[in-house]
Formats: sequence, C-alpha cells, structure tokens
Amino acid sequence: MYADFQFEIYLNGLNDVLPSLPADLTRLEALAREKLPPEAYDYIAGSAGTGDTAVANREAFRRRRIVPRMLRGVTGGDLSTRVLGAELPAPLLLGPVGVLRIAHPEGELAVARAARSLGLPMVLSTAASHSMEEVAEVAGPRWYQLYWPGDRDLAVSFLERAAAAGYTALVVTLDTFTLAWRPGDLDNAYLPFLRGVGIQNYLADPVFTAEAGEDPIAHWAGVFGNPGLTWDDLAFLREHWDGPIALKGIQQSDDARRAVDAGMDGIVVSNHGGRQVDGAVASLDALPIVAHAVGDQIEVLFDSGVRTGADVVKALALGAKAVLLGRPYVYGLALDGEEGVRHVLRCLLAELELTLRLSGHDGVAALSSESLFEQPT
Ligand SMILES: Cc1cc2nc3c(=O)[nH]c(=O)nc-3n(C[C@H](O)[C@H](O)[C@H](O)COP(=O)(O)O)c2cc1C
Ligand SMILES: O=C(O)C(=O)c1ccccc1
Repeated sequence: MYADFQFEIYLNGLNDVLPSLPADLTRLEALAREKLPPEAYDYIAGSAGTGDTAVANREAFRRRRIVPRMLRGVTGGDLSTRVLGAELPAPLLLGPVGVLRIAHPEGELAVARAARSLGLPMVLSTAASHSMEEVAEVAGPRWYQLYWPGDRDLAVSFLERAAAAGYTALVVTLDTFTLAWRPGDLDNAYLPFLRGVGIQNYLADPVFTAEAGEDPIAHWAGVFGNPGLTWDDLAFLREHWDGPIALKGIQQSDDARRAVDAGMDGIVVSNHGGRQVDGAVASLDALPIVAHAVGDQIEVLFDSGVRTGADVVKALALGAKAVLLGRPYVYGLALDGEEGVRHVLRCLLAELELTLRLSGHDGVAALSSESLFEQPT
C-alpha cells in the first residue's frame, strides 16, 4: 500500500497526489504556525521549561545513523507487525493528543477518519474534545488513553465506556498527573483544555452530569491531580480492564521491570514529547536501556521526537515494536483536517518503507541495533 503511494507520486506527479502540503514533514510546523491562533500553536509546539528535553529528543535521533547494507536480496519492505495482540499494517499509531479541536473544528473525528483509512490505530486521549462514543462511530482500530482519575468510580466509568465503545487496548499515562512548568502557556495564560473547547470525555461522563455546568478548571486539577498512586494501584486497573494495558511515560529500566511484575502487557517509552520534565533524558536514549531490561517479557512502544520514516527505522532498531506519533499529525490536522492527517501518515509510511528497503532491510523484522551507528558526541 505504501510502496504504491510512492509509485503513484512518480506516475501522477506530486501535484496530483499531494495538492497542498509538502512531502518534507518537518516543514509542516512552520506552516501550521502561520495558520493557527498563536496561543494554540504555542501550546501544541511548546515544551516544558527551556525546551531542553524536546531538543534532546531530536538530537538523540540525529546522533544515530542508519548503516545501509547492499545486495541483500531485498524484495519488499513488509511493514506489518503485531502489537498488543493486534495486527497492524505498519508499526505506527496516532498517539494520544488532547483537545484536538483547538487545531481544527473536526478535531478527533478528522484524526479518527484519517487513521481508519490507513488501518492504523488511534489512541484517543482522556482529554479529547469529542466524546469517546462520537469518535468510536467514525474510527477504525482504536485504543483508549487514560488519565487516571483519583475517583475510582470515575475511572471505572471511563474504562467501561471505552470497552463498550470498542476501544481494545488501554494506554495509561503516568507522567502527567499535573501539567509541567510550561512558560509559553503561562505567558499566554492559555490553558486550552480548561476553556472553550471542553473536555468531552470528562464532561460527558454520567458520573459528572450534575457538575457539568461548573468551571472545569478546578475539576481537572481536582479530578486528575493524582500523584499518590503507586505500582500497587495498577491491580485496580487490571481488574477493571479485560484487554491489554500499556504504561506510557516509562524512561527507566527498573520502572519497566515493575511494569512486567504488575502484569502489564506493554510500556511506551516516552517523555511526553519533552512537555513534562525539562532536562529529562532523551526518550530515544532511554529506549535501548529499557528495551534490554525487559527483553521480550513485555512489548515496548516508543514516542517523543519521531518526525520522519527514518526516525521510525531508528526507534525500531533500538528495540521498539512500534512508535506513536504526536505533534506532526496535529500540524497536518491544523493545515487540512482529515486530508492533512492522512498526508502526514502516508508520507511517513512511504518514507519508512523506502528507507527500510534502501538500507537493505526486508521488512521491519530485519532491523536490529546492528542497523545503526552511534556517533560519538
Ligand atoms: C498538544 C499535545 C497534547 C497532548 N495530550 C496528551 C494527552 O492527552 N495524553 C497523553 O498521554 N499524551 C498527550 N500528549 C503527548 C503525546 O501523546 C506524545 O507523548 C508526544 O506528543 C510525543 O512527542 P512528539 O510530539 O515529539 O511526537 C500530548 C502532546 C501534545 C503535543
Ligand atoms: O498538554 C499535554 O501534554 C497533555 O498531556 C494534556 C493534559 C491535559 C489536557 C490536555 C492535554
């Protein structure tokens, strides 16, 4: 499918296939900046503190170089893989991003449609600006991301609603029980998820009907500010969710082993795109250490800093089974709704497939740490 995309471009000319957006996905951010309200752009593109971790995420990719191999009889770059029990056409998911209506009026619905058209799973955020039921109606494969509310009744309600609406896997985000120090949003006094667009999964929940008219600012902090959780609390989630569970925000090998001990099915090595702990280790630097610590006892997914198909190759070579994409698809959404998201996904997958084959890998399974060279710093 993705190889066809490449040939389609060569046959028809770029303009017939990609009428409006550039094939270099790293250019989308600047274009989205021109289109979005400044506070929305700052929030989406922004990071914690000085932005040091976000920069480190990219530097860690640049430091690793793909080592192409020749004459290996490469016929096709098979992208398909199996993640948390699901067959995926490619090792790529749309990561959970809240309040997508700030980027485009169709928000999560446009993203769900684009993901569905390529058969890729969308991970829907707890902070989505369309309800999980509305999204489920237009979505293909879908996972649910949980911000873990302190109120157990609300947690159970979210999980039951997600299961009933056909979300098959649960991604529990651990690194954001409160938002970090984000100077851009503070200077703009912009707390978008708390204003205007609403948080439909939260406000629409029956547990909160009586309070839906109240200011959600205090609610968000009160409901999701839940820093006292420990590894023991995971048993509660396990009890109330039948499908696979992955913990998002793992950066350290002992934490990864604890996830195994807690009976989790996967982890997402992530530093939230540098939006939480400024000065934190680059997510790609943490990946091989964490992946080595858990071996094949648990599935290791990755995010933070993926911008190109070559980046996906690097993350897979360092031990990730699949990657989650964050900001790039949000820029696509801002620029051209569903079409813009599809553009981002198709370009990324076409480049992934080409990069794999040109570097002598007959599919994603052929990647290993030997596919990379790490430049000395
Ligand atoms: C605007 C924005 C909102 C986000 N909202 C959520 C969220 O609701 N839940 C979550 O688990 N992660 C959230 N994330 C983090 C992403 O899932 C992901 O970890 C991160 O964006 C990956 O880094 P990247 O943007 O460099 O690809 C958000 C990220 C952005 C940019
Ligand atoms: O901004 C974020 O990174 C994020 O995860 C979030 C948290 C709460 C609501 C919306 C998004």
